Amino acid sequence: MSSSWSGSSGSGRLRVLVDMDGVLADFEGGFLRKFRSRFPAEPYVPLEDRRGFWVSAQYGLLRGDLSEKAISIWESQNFFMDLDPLPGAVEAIKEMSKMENTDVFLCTSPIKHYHHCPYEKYAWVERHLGPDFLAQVILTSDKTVVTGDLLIDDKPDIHGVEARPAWEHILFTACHNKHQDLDPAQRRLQSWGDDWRAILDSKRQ
Ligand SMILES: Cc1cn([C@H]2C[C@H](O)[C@@H](COP(=O)(O)O)O2)c(=O)[nH]c1=O
Ligand SMILES: [Mg+2]
Repeated sequence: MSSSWSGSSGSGRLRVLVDMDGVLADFEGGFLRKFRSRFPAEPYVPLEDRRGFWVSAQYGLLRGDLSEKAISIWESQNFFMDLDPLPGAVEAIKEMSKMENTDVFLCTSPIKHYHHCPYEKYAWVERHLGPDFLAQVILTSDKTVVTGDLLIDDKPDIHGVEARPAWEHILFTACHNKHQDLDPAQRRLQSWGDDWRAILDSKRQ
């Protein structure tokens, strides 16, 4: 690490913000499984046909009333708790958090229907990453106000009150964004099998 580099925190430590839904937890797979189980007679969107971040928007285009039915799935108890970890996610986060001069935070947006989601996001972290990670959870509907060097997130457009967030957004590839063209400067992480260590190292120099 260069001696003059101080990072977004000013401390010389690299601060990495990692999204949960679509990056650590398989939101899309969990949604489709529960949607088909609860509404077996309704049409659905196979994962290979997903386009655009908002599942609710694509289901609404399929048929008007399907948007509400989709929303009812992630508003249900145990939706967030039951999400499977994406391949390699747990191992990567555990390894990342043990790296020298590196602070990892889980930066995730809750849904406004708060009855289950915030609790279950914490419970998911405790179950899959362990109780020590609970202190690293940041629940926010506006990630632009959180300071970090990197934000690894599957949402292509992340906006909020801060027009110039401190972090570089690394787009985590998901079924809904893999066809999307990026700005030439934007970087992707294709999966947790991709070289995330090189992306972290690139920010330390
Ligand atoms: C696809 C989709 C997601 N949501 C909700 C579910 C999550 O709470 C957030 C996404 O959080 P992230 O931190 O950006 O991963 O959005 C939704 O309300 N509608 C949808 O279609
Ligand atoms: Mg996400």
